[in-house]
Amino acid sequence: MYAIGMRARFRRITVREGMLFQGPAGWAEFSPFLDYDATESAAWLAAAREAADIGWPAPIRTHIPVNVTVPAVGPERAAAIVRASGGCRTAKVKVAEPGEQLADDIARVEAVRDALGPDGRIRVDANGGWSLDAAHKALSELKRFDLEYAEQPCMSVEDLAALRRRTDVPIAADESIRRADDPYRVVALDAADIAVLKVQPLGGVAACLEIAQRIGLPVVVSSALETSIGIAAGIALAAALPELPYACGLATVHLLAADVVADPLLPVNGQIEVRRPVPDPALLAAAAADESTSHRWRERLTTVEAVTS
Ligand SMILES: O=C(O)CCC(=O)C1=CC=C[C@@H](O)[C@@H]1C(=O)O
Ligand SMILES: [Mg+2]
Repeated sequence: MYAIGMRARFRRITVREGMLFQGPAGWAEFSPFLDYDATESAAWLAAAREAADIGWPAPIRTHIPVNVTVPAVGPERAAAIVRASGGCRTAKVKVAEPGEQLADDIARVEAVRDALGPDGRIRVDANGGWSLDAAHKALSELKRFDLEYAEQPCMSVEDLAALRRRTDVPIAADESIRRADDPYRVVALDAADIAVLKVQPLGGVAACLEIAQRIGLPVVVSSALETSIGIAAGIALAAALPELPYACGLATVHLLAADVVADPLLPVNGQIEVRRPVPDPALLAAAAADESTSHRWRERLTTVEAVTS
């Protein structure tokens, strides 16, 4: 069990927790967010079991282009994060943070554009935080910074579809795929241009490859804020996809204050190498959760196992 602080608050999280275990195929991470119940966490466990017991398909590429992820921080900090990103030429900027205003988003995106220069790419992620009208207004302002796409601007698939008809900024679906009963509704309603796939929430690398094939949209692989053990599964998916037209959201290890491997999956020249690191015993010990947290995770695993068996 690990508990690692976040460098900046992200998704209202300040400490990231999870379990790491080893099986015949290698190391696995099981780290559903704390607000996810046993039913929703079942896919996360399936992904961990695949990593430990089965393994992943052979890669068809050696390096994965990635975006730097910019949390809802002030403009100076946002620019500094981009400059320290390991050469990323694409940035994903969090917007529509609860308690903030459109002016905060504009200032953050402007600072990122200045730091990246005119030929860098910028995408924004609202995590469904805008109403249809607020999204339309925000995108008409933010598009002057030249947006590659807007990820989950509104929560419902209906609103994504309606917004897509009102804006020329491409729309990416994230929560509408990973937290939906039917991930293919975005296609039925013509609601998105791009599908964001995350390995743990969607039940593993093989499950994601199947979704990618059936959904028929360009795919961006993104992380669920894991240690390098969990990120390796996202890298394996990105390495196995037949097409990879966009940078992936897998450069998130630096959002954590520490990692459990000595050679973290971080970008060099904007790319992460395709490989599968193993935990370093000393770093694993340093990241170990206290006894009550560990106990909570053992109980959680038992509850999730009960709904999966
Ligand atoms: O896609 C990225 O650049 C990094 C990953 C990322 O943004 C996320 C990871 C996990 C939970 C989410 O709130 C968030 C997202 O919405 O995409
Ligand atoms: Mg997202």
